[in-house]
Amino acid sequence: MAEIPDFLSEEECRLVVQLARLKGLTESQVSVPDSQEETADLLDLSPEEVFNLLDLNQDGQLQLQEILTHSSARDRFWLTPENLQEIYAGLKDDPDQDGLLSLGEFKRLSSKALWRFSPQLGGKRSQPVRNSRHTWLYQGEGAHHVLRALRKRVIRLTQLPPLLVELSEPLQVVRYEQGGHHYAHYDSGAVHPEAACTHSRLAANISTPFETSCRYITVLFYLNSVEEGGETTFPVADNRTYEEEALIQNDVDLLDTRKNCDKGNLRVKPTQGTAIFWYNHLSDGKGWVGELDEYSLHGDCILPRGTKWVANNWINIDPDYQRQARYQKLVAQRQQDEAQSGERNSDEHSDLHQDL
Ligand SMILES: O=C(O)CCC(=O)C(=O)O
Ligand SMILES: [Fe+2]
Repeated sequence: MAEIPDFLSEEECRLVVQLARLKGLTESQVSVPDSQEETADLLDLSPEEVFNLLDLNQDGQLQLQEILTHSSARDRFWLTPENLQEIYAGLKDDPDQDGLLSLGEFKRLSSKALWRFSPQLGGKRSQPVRNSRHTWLYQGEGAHHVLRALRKRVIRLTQLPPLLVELSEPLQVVRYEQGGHHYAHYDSGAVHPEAACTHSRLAANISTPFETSCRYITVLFYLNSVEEGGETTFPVADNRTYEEEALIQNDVDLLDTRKNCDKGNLRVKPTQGTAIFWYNHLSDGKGWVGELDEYSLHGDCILPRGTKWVANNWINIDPDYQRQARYQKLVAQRQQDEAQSGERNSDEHSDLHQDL
């Protein structure tokens, strides 16, 4: 993780906040609708119970179809896409190669993997995992000059090919009010051949069962200074070894940024204009994006009072090189088509103009 003071001027910070306000912010938390409360109550589940829920035909085995059925949005509240990917991966590497997961196999898999990305699973579902509001600001051609300048600065900072940055997500501006927080999480998803990246899905095989955001780099801007709390926390930064089990021990849940921020390894205090950036993935050793870096786990500590404004620039890269290349080709093609039809339209307009 690197910290860069004065990446933005005071003026620029104010302007980004103003633009976000003008656009309007929406609730970030995907809340559980009342009708889902029953599902929420089921969340203190043992691996056996989860297994039973997944085992739709109740034959005591999990098969591929049952897992894929659960990749639908309906079940997102209690099984995250990452949970499903883990189970799916387990099924694919099935030790006895019968293409089925027995309860025993599932338990070995779920003892460490299943709960990993889901701090809300073991806890009280009524407490939101994230409490903030956000909006998106377009940074492409024709955007406000400050937003364009920011994008250009990010290109210089990351030293990535400009096109990769230009094709990435818009700027996400986030506002936390008193009590705001964001549980520890990964900005990107686990690399898995069956998972398409949201940004390059166009170029993926349609039958890919999972979708995940592929965010190689996070650049986080602090748009105001915060006196107390609201730090960005990296609970396992610099650990010599990474143990998922160590994240929750003796009732201390390091993922819970409302309670245990002081126990994390690294905290960054928000200072207006500062940018921090980090890689969410390791290198694959061949010059491309590799596995998710588990040390990139981070969150936002609870804000006891006041307001905190941040903005996220995520650089999207598909760990599947070919898919990223196909995606870029598709976008280029589309832009070319648009430019051509634009030319045609403007010809029509000029004819029309003459006629008039
Ligand atoms: O607000 C922060 O400090 C961290 C925000 C964050 O991690 C996110 O929005 O993904
Ligand atoms: Fe994040």
